[in-house]
Amino acid sequence: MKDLLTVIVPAAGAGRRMGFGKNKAFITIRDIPLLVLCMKMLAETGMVRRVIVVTRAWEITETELMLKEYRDRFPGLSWQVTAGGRERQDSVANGLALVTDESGYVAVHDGARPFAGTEVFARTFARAKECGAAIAAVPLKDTVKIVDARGIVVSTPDRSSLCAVQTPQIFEINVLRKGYDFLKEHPVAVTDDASLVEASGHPVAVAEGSYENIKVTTPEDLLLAEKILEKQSRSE
Ligand SMILES: Nc1ccn([C@@H]2O[C@H](COP(=O)(O)OP(=O)(O)OP(=O)(O)O)[C@@H](O)[C@H]2O)c(=O)n1
Ligand SMILES: C[C@](O)(CO)[C@H](O)COP(=O)(O)O
Repeated sequence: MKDLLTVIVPAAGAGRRMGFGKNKAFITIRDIPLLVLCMKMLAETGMVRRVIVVTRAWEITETELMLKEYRDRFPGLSWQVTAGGRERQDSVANGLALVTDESGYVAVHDGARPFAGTEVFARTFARAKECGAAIAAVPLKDTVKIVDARGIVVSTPDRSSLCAVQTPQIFEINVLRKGYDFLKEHPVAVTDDASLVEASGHPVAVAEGSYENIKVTTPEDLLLAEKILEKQSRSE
């Protein structure tokens, strides 16, 4: 059991940048809801024992009904649905509160990243077993600038030491708990879970992610998501 992951899937966002006025978990790509595609991908890794899906409190019933309706797409996966919070970090904290001690390792994986795939999970899990904490990431394709409030470039960081971070982010359970305990003592806004683990003083290893592991965020991502789904379905 220690070799299987408990996965917290934050899926309690508002989808503001998508602009459809609804949670992206319910947006469909080729008629399949995004959250269902994510569950299917998790089941296919063969590395997952349990999924804690975090959704908006008023969408718990709708989420449960949707997962029941599509459960044939992710056979063998057990899941539970719980309520999220105001920010992503609050949603993950709520999911983490349900993780039991026998879990060993916990992955946090965005509900909006349905294409991560088995290889990315395997690489990240392997690094987490070595270091206690690991994240998937890819090299940046663009140059990055630090820009001030007036829209003037302040500096250009060396791109060779930067990477674009994805999920999964996988942690030994007590390492992630320590990160979230740190948050209780030092309230701060973060954009990923590893930031809290870093702040608590634990090293975080980086594993090779994938450019297909997009976070479906803005409408243009839907076109790309369709293409990636088509490609991944062809190679099944
Ligand atoms: N309070 C929140 C905010 C976000 N998320 C989840 O965190 C993931 C990454 O967030 P993002 O892509 O930013 O989703 P949204 O918050 O829905 O998007 P936006 O910021 O455009 O509203 C998503 O699966 C989202 O549902 C969450 O569980 N709880
Ligand atoms: C966790 C994450 O997906 C890593 O890239 C990202 O930081 C989430 O950011 P969002 O603004 O909540 O989508």
